[in-house]
Amino acid sequence: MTAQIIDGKAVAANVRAEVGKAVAERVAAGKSRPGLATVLVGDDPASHVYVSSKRKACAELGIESFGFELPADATQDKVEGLVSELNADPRVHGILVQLPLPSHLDEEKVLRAISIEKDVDGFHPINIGRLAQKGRDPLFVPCTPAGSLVLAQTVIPKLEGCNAVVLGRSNIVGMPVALLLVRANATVTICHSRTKDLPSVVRQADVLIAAVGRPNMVKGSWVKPGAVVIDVGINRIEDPTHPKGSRLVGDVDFEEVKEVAGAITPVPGGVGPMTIAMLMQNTLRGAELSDK
Ligand SMILES: NC(=O)C1=CN([C@@H]2O[C@H](COP(=O)(O)OP(=O)(O)OC[C@H]3O[C@@H](n4cnc5c(N)ncnc54)[C@H](OP(=O)(O)O)[C@@H]3O)[C@@H](O)[C@H]2O)C=CC1
Ligand SMILES: Nc1nc(=O)c2c([nH]1)NC[C@@H]1CN(c3ccc(C(=O)N[C@@H](CCC(=O)O)C(=O)O)cc3)C=[N+]21
Repeated sequence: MTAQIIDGKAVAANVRAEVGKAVAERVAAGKSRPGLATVLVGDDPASHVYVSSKRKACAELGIESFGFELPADATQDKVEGLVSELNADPRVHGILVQLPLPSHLDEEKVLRAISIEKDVDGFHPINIGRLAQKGRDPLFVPCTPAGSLVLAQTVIPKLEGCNAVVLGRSNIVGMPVALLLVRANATVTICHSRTKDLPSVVRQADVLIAAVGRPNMVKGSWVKPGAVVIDVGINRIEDPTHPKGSRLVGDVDFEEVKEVAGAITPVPGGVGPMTIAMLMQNTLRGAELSDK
């Protein structure tokens, strides 16, 4: 039997519709219109595409967006100066600094400069620290990890007690998604480039989250029959049969794994659209935090 395909686009559209409704209601009630500031340093074409789709989503939901572009050689002071101005700007309820930053910049210092009340990416060390602590709650949860859990929970609403395996331990996906799974009372294994016998570890998973950045790495034979597979990977590969000469694939070999898994997210149309929807939700939350 082939797997249920989890429609990330549809789930994301529902989340966006709810956010749009809440935005309209708060504006009608005389409260501030939510605003998102995006900061893009340098001219990476993929980053441009992501930032413009985030700003387009804002426009559709009545969220104001403010785009800032700095040259690739912008200094640390320049970037932190812009962040300070945005911290002080009452029209801005969320600040997103697109990652990765050019290598001469200190990423941690930039993220630390963002006011935690406007940290809609959830990457400020205080928000991440709270995510990692029992009995503490971050003000914002990182978007891709949050969206990945929402998609898994469309199939398994209660993750409690299930064996979850996370492939990858990055600051922006692997580690925070593992922390969220622990908070949902799953039993979590985190794998990385030093993990021994990856296929046999992955085979234990009732829920598998793949975030390695390796096209089609997870094979059908690695997956437990019936498992829920969330593919975070976004990899562009050459494909001469495709009109553009290339196409997007995930970290999971979709054709093989869909014959084994119980449910699977596609790429595109899976976690990507959810990332943007969760960012919209976090921006609304940023506006709500500013009400008091
Ligand atoms: N859908 C979305 O919204 C988003 C998608 N992405 C995508 O998700 C993927 C992961 O992104 P990101 O976390 O930033 O990537 P990183 O490169 O920062 O991290 C990759 C992780 O995978 C591990 N890894 C790499 N190769 C292997 C291997 N052969 N075997 C086992 N583990 C391995 C690395 O291990 P180690 O730590 O040992 O080096 C590392 O922990 C990418 O495809 C990216 O494009 C990212 C963000 C958002
Ligand atoms: N501070 C910061 N926050 C981020 O959230 C962040 C970041 N930096 N740096 C880069 C990654 C990547 N990321 C994606 C968002 C949407 C899609 C997305 O919408 N993907 C579509 C396809 C898009 C296409 O066709 O190119 C899909 O999967 O269906 C993908 C990837 C956010 N990231």
